[in-house]
Amino acid sequence: MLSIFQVLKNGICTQKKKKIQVQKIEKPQSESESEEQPKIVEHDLKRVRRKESLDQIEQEMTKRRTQDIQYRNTLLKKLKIKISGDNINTPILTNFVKMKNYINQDLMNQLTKCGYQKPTPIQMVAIPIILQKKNLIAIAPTGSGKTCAFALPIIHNLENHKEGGPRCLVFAPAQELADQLYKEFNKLNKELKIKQIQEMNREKQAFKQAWNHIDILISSPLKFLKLHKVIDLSTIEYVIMDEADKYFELGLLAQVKQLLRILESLQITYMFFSATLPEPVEDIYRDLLIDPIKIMIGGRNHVLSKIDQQLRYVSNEYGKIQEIRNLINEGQMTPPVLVFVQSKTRAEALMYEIEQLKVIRVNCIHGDMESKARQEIVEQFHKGTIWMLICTDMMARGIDFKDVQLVINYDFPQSMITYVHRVGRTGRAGKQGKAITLFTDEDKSMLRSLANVLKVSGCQVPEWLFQLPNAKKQLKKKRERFPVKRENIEDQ
Ligand SMILES: Nc1ncnc2c1ncn2[C@@H]1O[C@H](COP(=O)(O)OP(=O)(O)OP(=O)(O)O)[C@@H](O)[C@H]1O
Repeated sequence: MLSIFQVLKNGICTQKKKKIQVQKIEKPQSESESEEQPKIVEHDLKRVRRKESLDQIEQEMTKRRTQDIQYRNTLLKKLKIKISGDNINTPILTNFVKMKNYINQDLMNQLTKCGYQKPTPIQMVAIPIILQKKNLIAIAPTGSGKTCAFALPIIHNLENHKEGGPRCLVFAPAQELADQLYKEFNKLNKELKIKQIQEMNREKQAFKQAWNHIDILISSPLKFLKLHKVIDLSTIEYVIMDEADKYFELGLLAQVKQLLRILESLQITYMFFSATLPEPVEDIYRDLLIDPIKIMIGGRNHVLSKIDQQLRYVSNEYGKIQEIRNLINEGQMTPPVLVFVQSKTRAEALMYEIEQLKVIRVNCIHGDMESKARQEIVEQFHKGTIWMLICTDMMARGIDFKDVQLVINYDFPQSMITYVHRVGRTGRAGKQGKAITLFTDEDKSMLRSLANVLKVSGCQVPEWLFQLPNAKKQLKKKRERFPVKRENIEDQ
């Protein structure tokens, strides 16, 4: 395979250069040759030999091209990578070391410090595409390293700090995620000035001034829309939307469209990343982009096979508490454990119940808490002083807690997209993980959809799950808007 360096230097091309050997032509020995004749013969001979040798080179190149294509296709198939779009003959980065010829030493050192030895599949394909400044829609499983897949090439492309205004905007749907992106970018970055919008003074004049001194801005679309009128956007070259489908879930479609309209007249390279990107949302983004390349790894709602997904029937709310006690007694609650419930009040109530058992250091987190309190809890869970964290879906997406051993869906998720993100908090960065989903009689209508997700993820699914009636789209929508009414946890 060509090194990524060669490809970037030569343009997109799979042809390999081959040394053309100049052959020395011996003077003919025949005595009958006149003085002039040898020149003509030598000339013709050279031509014939050159043609032969060119034919050989052509044949060799065709052979290698075919081998390259076969190798590339085998690799893509093995890694379950699908790439589509025009001009997709981009290289595959099979080893970070291959970048050392053109990525500066500092960035290579930072990469080593992060402990990243080999690119993950999404990094193998997305990094070369972003380095070539192409519009990208990328769907890859949770915990597969999407952040580094966009952060690394962007930091490389932006190179050094420049005054005048940010050249890259990164959008995140939640504060915790924005904090995490900020840290991840800074793990790789040394030269660039990166800021989160909430760090900046919102007073117009101060904001305008600070704007001129940054290279990358991390924000939520809403916060950005409130301030965009006071600033000059002409410096922006890249826009990244992490968790790109979440804005639509949050009902922010109009705001996102408004944002993209504002940026429409500028020459911007866009990147949309998510583990789940429903087709209608993808179509909306696709309409905005010129010749986007699409990468899909695994499938649209794909859960990694490293996550052991289990389903447990508990009939009712009382059964759920019992199941938690059983898991503790059986020693299956190896921390850190994340438990998902459907509301803030249920998070508080379940925390209280588990505290009573006095065996687990438990806490809860939800949107009604002050952001400082939330930050502290996240910090403590990272450090391991909290063993079990009970949370709402606010923590279901993007958050990278290291080595979560077990995810429990105490309350059945409202949608399969939520399911994929919740269970994706475990089994990250190639590690094993386990997810247990409890279901009651009220949740049966959603089981068939879950069966499909399990099947797509390569799990053995009991046949009876496919015999269940499929939840009608209407019902799913209703469920998203009006979650299942459940008995109170404290009454059990
Ligand atoms: N090449 C690599 N080698 C080893 N670990 C990596 C590599 N790239 C990223 N990681 C680690 O993998 C973990 C998950 O990465 P990241 O948070 O970017 O995943 P993600 O795909 O964005 O997940 P989600 O969809 O849940 O947001 C992080 O802890 C990160 O440090």
